[in-house]
Amino acid sequence: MKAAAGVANQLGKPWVLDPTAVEASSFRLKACLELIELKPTVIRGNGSEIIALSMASIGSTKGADSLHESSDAVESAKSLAKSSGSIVAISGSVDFVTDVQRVVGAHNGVPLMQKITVSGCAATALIATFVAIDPEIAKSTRFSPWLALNFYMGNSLNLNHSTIQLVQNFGNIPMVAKPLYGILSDAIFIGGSHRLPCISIGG
Ligand SMILES: Nc1ncnc2c1ncn2[C@@H]1O[C@H](COP(=O)(O)OP(=O)(O)O)[C@@H](O)[C@H]1O
Ligand SMILES: Cc1ncsc1CCOP(=O)(O)O
Repeated sequence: MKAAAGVANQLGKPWVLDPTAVEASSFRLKACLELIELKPTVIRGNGSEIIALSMASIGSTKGADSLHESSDAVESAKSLAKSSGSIVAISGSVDFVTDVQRVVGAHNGVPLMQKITVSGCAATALIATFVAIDPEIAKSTRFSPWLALNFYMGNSLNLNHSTIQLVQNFGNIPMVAKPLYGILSDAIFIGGSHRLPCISIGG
């Protein structure tokens, strides 16, 4: 793991640390602390894992599952983000992500997920996929229009997940259908022009 992290660093590639059950033994804790020295781009753990890493101490354990609510680990996550320089994500009933200055929470999990082994690992793999495409993504606001709208629709308008998905898909239609307008407006001029209507309709 250390060799892989070292090569990733040499090549300037982002990598993600998943400290599975780090609170369960001093062997695991030592290994994870040594990996943190190698500057992971993101650390993703459940509440108990983030608290143990932040305090650099082992504690009571439920194996790979958490004994803590993710909200109990927010301060620990901020302090870990500060000491490590990594973005820290805590999974749980609310998924939190912090870079010290900001804390963002997502309320889109379902309780059944905590009973499925490796749903946390799957979250880590997805994070790795995103940072591999754009290492700045954890810090950037590139996806923020839909992200913010999704939180608004879920938390303030109380829309359920499938309705949010429908709104998002319909909202994307003008953009997705742009090539169609392009072909149509190349063939049919509106008001004597073809690019202008295409840009106005396709946005
Ligand atoms: N109590 C919960 N309520 C709703 N969603 C949850 C809950 N616990 C976990 N989840 C979901 O499951 C995902 C995996 O988190 P978690 O179970 O904390 O990981 P781990 O397997 O590392 O303990 C979270 O990102 C979240 O979406
Ligand atoms: C790697 C691995 N192998 C068996 S359980 C486990 C960890 C499960 O982790 P999580 O439930 O945190 O995703």
